[in-house]
Formats: sequence, structure tokens, C-alpha cells
Amino acid sequence: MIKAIVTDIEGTTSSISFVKEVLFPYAQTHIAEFVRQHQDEAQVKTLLQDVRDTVAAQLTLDQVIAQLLTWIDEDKKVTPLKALQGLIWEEGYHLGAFVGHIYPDVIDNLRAWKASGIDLYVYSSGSVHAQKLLFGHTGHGDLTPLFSGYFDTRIGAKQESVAYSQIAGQIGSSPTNILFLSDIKAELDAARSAGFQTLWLIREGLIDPSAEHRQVADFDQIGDLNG
Ligand SMILES: CSCCC(=O)C(=O)COP(=O)(O)O
Ligand SMILES: [Mg+2]
Repeated sequence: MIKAIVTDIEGTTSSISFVKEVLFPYAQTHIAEFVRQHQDEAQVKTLLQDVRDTVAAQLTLDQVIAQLLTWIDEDKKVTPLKALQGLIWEEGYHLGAFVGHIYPDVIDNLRAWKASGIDLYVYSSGSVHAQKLLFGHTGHGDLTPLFSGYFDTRIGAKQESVAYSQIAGQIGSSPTNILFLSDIKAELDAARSAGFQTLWLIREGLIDPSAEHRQVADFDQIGDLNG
């Protein structure tokens, strides 16, 4: 019996190209100016300190910015970078520079699952703030009322099973009653190790019926979860 669904974003609810060709370049373009402008504000100050704590205490502001740009290039899921990206994307959403991409098959299925009593959660490397912005500013309106909670790297890395145990604890459900959706096998392996049920989204490419996790091309193929 599925009582809760936890979904990944990039490659699962939303296209990889939206994240890699729209969101990441926007952060890349604006991060230096954003950091310089907001460096004395408490939230940004703490995040810049987190970068120094991760790399080296004596980094100058220019060196911190250079490190952040390197992490963006390398798609590193480092918590202070992900938090800063969220703050920068907030400006982008509010200026109308982009809207959050959601695959059309996602919306009706999320609504149907929620209507059937299944609680919906998000787990992404993007910060919780960035997740709420994306689902709050989609081409299909504000989808945040569908979700009961959000998790990011502050609860743990997505390829570590302990993160999923923590999530199950916070949801307050047995892991066996939680379904995790992702496009990344290592994340699905970690979730399964924690006892979750899993589904592998293959948005582009061929479905392999013999794969270790059941593969689907989109949310429509998932079908009736508790039927
Ligand atoms: C919250 S939208 C931006 C997604 C993001 O920053 C990212 O790194 C993608 O991570 P995911 O865990 O959703 O694959
Ligand atoms: Mg993903």
C-alpha cells in the first residue's frame, strides 16, 4: 500500500534541459553580482561562511565567487551553492525570466494521487526554497498546494540510504509504504536500501523491462498505485 510518494525534480517531474540550460546558466550569470550586493545580509553571509568552512577559511570574496562558479560548472550538489542558486532564481521567477518546467503528464497524476489520499513530497538537490519556487511558478500555475513537504541536501545526499531513512521518519510512515520516483539509478538504489518502493523515470531512451527498478517513460505509465 502506497501512503506517500517522494519525487525527484530534474529528469523526473521536470526536464534536464530546463535545469541545465535555463536555471544553471541564470545562476552562473548572476551569482557574482548577487553575492557582492547581498554579502552583508544575514542569510547570504552565513552561506558565504559555509563555503569558506567547506573549502578554506581565508578565501577572499573573489575566491568564494570563483569557487561557486566552479561548482556550478561541475554540477556539484554543495548545500551553500544550492541555497544561493535558489535565492538567485527567486529574482528570475519574479522578473519573469522563466517559469518552472513541469512535464504535462506530471500534473494530472499528482492531482489524482493526492485525491486518492496519497501524500506527496519532493526530494531534490535543489534547495527547498528553489523547489517551492519551481512548483509555485509553473506554466500551469501554482502547484505547491499539492505537496505536504520538501526535502533537500540538508537531510542528506540523495545517493545515501540514510537520507531516505530520515525522510521516512519525518513523513511518519514505514519506508515500505513510500514510493520514490527518480531518473537516477544510484538514488533509487539508496532509497530501496532504506526500504522504499521505487520507480525509474526514463524520459528519453529505451525502457529496459529487466532493469533492477521498474522503468516508466512518464507518470501516465505508472497507473493505479493501490488498485
Ligand atoms: C529545485 S530545481 C533545481 C534542481 C537542482 O538544482 C538540481 O541540482 C537538480 O537536482 P535533482 O535532485 O532534482 O536531480
Ligand atoms: Mg533527477
